[in-house]
Amino acid sequence: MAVTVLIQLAYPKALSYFIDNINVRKDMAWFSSLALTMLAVLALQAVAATARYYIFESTGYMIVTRIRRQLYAALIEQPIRFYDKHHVGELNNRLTADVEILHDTLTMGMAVSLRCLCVFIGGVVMLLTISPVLSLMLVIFLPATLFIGKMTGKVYRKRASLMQDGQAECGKVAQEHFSNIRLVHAFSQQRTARARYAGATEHALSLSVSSSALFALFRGGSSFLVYLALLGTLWFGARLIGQGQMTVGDLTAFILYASMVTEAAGAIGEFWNAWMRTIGATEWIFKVINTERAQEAPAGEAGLQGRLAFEDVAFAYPERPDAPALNKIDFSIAAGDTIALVGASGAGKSTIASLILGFYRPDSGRILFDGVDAAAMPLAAIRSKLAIVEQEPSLFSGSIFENIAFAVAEREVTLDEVKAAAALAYAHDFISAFPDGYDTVVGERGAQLSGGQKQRIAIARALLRDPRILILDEATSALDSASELQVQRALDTLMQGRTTIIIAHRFSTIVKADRILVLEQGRLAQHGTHAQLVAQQEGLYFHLMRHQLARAAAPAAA
Ligand SMILES: Nc1ncnc2c1ncn2[C@@H]1O[C@H](COP(=O)(O)OP(=O)(O)OP(=O)(O)O)[C@@H](O)[C@H]1O
Repeated sequence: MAVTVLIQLAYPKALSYFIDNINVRKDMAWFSSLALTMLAVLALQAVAATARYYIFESTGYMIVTRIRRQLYAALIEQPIRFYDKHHVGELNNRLTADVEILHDTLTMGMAVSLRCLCVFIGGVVMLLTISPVLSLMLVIFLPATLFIGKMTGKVYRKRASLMQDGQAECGKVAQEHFSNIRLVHAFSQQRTARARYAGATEHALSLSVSSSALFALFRGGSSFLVYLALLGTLWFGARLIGQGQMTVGDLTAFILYASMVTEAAGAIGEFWNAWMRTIGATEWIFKVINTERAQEAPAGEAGLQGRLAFEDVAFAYPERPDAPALNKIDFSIAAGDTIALVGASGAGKSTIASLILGFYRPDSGRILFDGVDAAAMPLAAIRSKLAIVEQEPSLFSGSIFENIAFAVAEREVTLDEVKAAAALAYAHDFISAFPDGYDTVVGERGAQLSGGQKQRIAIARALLRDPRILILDEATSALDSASELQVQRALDTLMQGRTTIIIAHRFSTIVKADRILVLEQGRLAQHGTHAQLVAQQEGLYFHLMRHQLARAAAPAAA
């Protein structure tokens, strides 16, 4: 940078020397050698500029990648309640677009403004050396340009934050429709999707347009000041030449330095604005990165036996603090027992599972593992002994091996271990039948597998984890009977010797449970074995079972 700045500053002076000697020296060879020297110097400047761009650009990319990684690491560690508030599309947009803004400012903006600062200082020194009197002309205009830059910068900062929020909203709308694309098409909702996206982009656009107006005003205002300063210099300089206090070469050099200095001042002001815009746009990023996260003790060996108890647990979701999802829930399960959670939709079954998994903490009451309050245990230690098989198993777009090995985060898993788990989950045969075996790529969310296959892979994953406590969210959609049988056999293997909490929907599962908890609007309405509960003919369980049996009989009767 020093090389390019020095050459840039020397150029007007050389030109002045050149002009003032046109009439003195008539020697063409002298002019040619001077022109050649200047050419060599310009070539050197080009090389130095290339090196400068490369250094700034690549450093900018490195810094941005580091910030992006830090943001991702902070996001992935956020508690589940954070994800109740922030949409995936929004977060994706923050990770890409918001971080990218930093790159532009850090690279070109920083490089240009640093160079401009050096040119500005050097230029002012040169101006003072050529003509202190004429330099006074500029003193009036320069602070005005810098002042405009500072004032608009403040407004930019606020606007930039709003603009990024607007962009994040667009990302959220797009992602929502892309991830539900089948539903959008099935319900012919493309027009609504277009309208929603247009609405979001319209809002973002109006914010950007009003910022552009501000930017244009700043550019227009500062360029007017620059030309005014040059005009004044020319007028005053002409008078000085007339009075013999200045040569034509000096005035030429002065004007070149003056435009260099005013241009540099404008660029510094512009950079200031860009910097303010970047701070505004990235405020959210650094807030998330700097959020204090609970320091978890390493998982260690929890050595849980599998006893679990809820003591007077009450809980409301942070987004709905006035609507308790669970109220005074009290139960205990012996190690190795199976309990079924039943109740109408919205009764609180999944919420109990979420609390066991530590996604949320109870508002009051305690959850005990082997008699120890969960609040006093490291979450990672508890989770290392838990596994969940979801209703709609979540698979990643990688291979079957990766999806099963996902169960173990602490160490490398061998293919033999994965195969053993798959065999126990009755999944080995169908996996081996694929041409790529365990390397078969399953597609986004396992789209290239059948429902029963996905479930058996999820069961193999849980088996590999070897949990003491298992949470099963029973699938409501029925598989064909052959698939159903295989999944059921795999589940029976998985449940053997483990404490199991099943969010149960099927009669056959419910009756087999050691104990049944019947939930009603977040309260524990009844609990006991199937036999005990059906005996209470006024109870909710009897009513639910009657409905279930009637539903099961309906297709047969039809
Ligand atoms: N993330 C959330 N934020 C706010 N409220 C929620 C959230 N998840 C669930 N709820 C509310 O909490 C209550 C209990 O929901 P929960 O999902 O536990 O019911 P459920 O018994 O599992 O229902 P289903 O059988 O339909 O899955 C419901 O009123 C639901 O609307």
